[in-house]
Amino acid sequence: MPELESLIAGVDSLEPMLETIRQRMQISKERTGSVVDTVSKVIQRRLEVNLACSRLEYGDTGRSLEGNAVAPVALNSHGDQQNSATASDVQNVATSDCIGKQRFPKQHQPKMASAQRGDGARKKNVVIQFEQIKKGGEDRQQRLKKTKEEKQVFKIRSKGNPHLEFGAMINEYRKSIEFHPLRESDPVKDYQIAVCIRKRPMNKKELNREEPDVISVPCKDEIVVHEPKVKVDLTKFLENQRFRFDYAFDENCSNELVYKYTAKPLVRTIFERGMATCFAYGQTGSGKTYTMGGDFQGKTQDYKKGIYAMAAEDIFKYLKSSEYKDLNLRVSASYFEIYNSDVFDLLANKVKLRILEDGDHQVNIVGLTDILVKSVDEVIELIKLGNISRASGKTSANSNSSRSHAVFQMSLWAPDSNRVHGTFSLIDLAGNERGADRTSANKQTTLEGAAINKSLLVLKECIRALGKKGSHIPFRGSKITQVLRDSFIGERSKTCMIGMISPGMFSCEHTLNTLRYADRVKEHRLIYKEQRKW
Ligand SMILES: Nc1ncnc2c1ncn2[C@@H]1O[C@H](COP(=O)(O)OP(=O)(O)OP(=O)(O)O)[C@@H](O)[C@H]1O
Repeated sequence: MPELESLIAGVDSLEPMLETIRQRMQISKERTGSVVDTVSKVIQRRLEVNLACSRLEYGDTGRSLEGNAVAPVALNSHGDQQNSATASDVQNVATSDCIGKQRFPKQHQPKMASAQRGDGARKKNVVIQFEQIKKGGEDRQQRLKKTKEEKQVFKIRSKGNPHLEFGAMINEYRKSIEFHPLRESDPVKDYQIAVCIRKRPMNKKELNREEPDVISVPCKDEIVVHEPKVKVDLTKFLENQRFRFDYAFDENCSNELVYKYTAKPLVRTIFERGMATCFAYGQTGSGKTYTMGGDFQGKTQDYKKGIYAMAAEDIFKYLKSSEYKDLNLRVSASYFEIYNSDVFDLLANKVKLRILEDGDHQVNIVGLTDILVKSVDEVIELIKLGNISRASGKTSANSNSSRSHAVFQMSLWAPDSNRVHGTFSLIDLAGNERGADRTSANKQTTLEGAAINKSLLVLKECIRALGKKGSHIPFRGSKITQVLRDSFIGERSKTCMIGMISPGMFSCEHTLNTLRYADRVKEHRLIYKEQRKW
């Protein structure tokens, strides 16, 4: 029978198409086996129905592929037969055209005259129908994808998300700023007390939360904080506060550049019988350890790129220089941590140490490990050792890098003498937000916060006193200032404070605290505070 042959040929021609679909869907043959079978079944059934329709048109007593009378079938979406019908139903279906309407768009509905056009035309019809199904699937997928994207955008816009609005306001403000950031070629000034600010780049968390970057660094010594605010009538506005410091480092500055303008100028001080101190101050996660210890390559820290190692490198360079070679100085290094009012030796398994003052009012840390070093690599090994020790306490209640002050000291010793020629102290301070936290119900963290707060306040007063010659230095107020007493006295003492700030909107309050603290250390005045409406 020609109809039957064309029907079989039609079904056969579907095989390569099914294979194409399988490949496009990129699913295994095994998994798609049942799907393919179902699709074949659907098409086969439709062919049977078409055949039945055309026979009815021409009065043929058609047979199914199995030789039975063809009955129209209602198929569920999986191609399963839901019910079978009688011959009279066939007539109804054929005349009402309901199958065609349900399954195919009008232009591809099976035509009653197809039998007249011969096998080729019918085969073509099947192919068209199949391609239509295929195209329908692809279209549906495209539509779903588009809807999903639209939903996402809508979600962000409809959140009433103040970030986006503030972000736009900040961008608008930035358009009015002329940026002249710090360059390598800018001169390095000589300060007794230098106060600098470093802005770190936005981190993944801040970017994921779509926090706007609220810090601008317009030039080499200024920082602008765009503080988002909302009035009682819900009007949003920015309070732009402009601060001035000795240097302002933006997010593109490397550790090398920061070092060049902050700690490097202090190295010479210790060869001139002075005391040099460099503090990293700021909120937890603002980049203190990154700046002092070195940047991270994945989880490992590149110590060579930290201020500790860069200072050590310069110390060894000066030792060999013609200017200081004849002094025959030796270098030693120590590394300790101050937590609450206790001192722990990071080079001796965190053993607890005592602080005593001798008859000459010299403050000593009794039993502190001080190791002679001959190269930068040896210094780096000690830093690594100390950091392992520091990190090992993280899980216990008593210590965590952001709750303690870490002090790395390199001292120069005159030959055959136990008197210090000069000391360079590099300090990674505890996170300043820990001192401001009044919400903790835990007694331990409350005490911790109080100790941090007190030590940071006393430190600020000591540095201020160093700047005002002859004024009282309240170094007994905290352990850290007690230990660093010699850094605050004497004509030859030099200090540098690097305030680290996080740029995200949610850190704005802590950032302002850091900037105000740094501003008080060395009173460069706040340049202006202005409000801008949106
Ligand atoms: N300038 C920077 N450039 C790139 N990444 C930075 C920068 N500063 C900090 N980071 C990254 O930010 C994260 C937090 O930095 P870091 O650990 O130095 O903060 P911290 O202030 O020392 O915090 P804590 O008080 O907990 O020790 C790190 O993953 C660090 O790599």
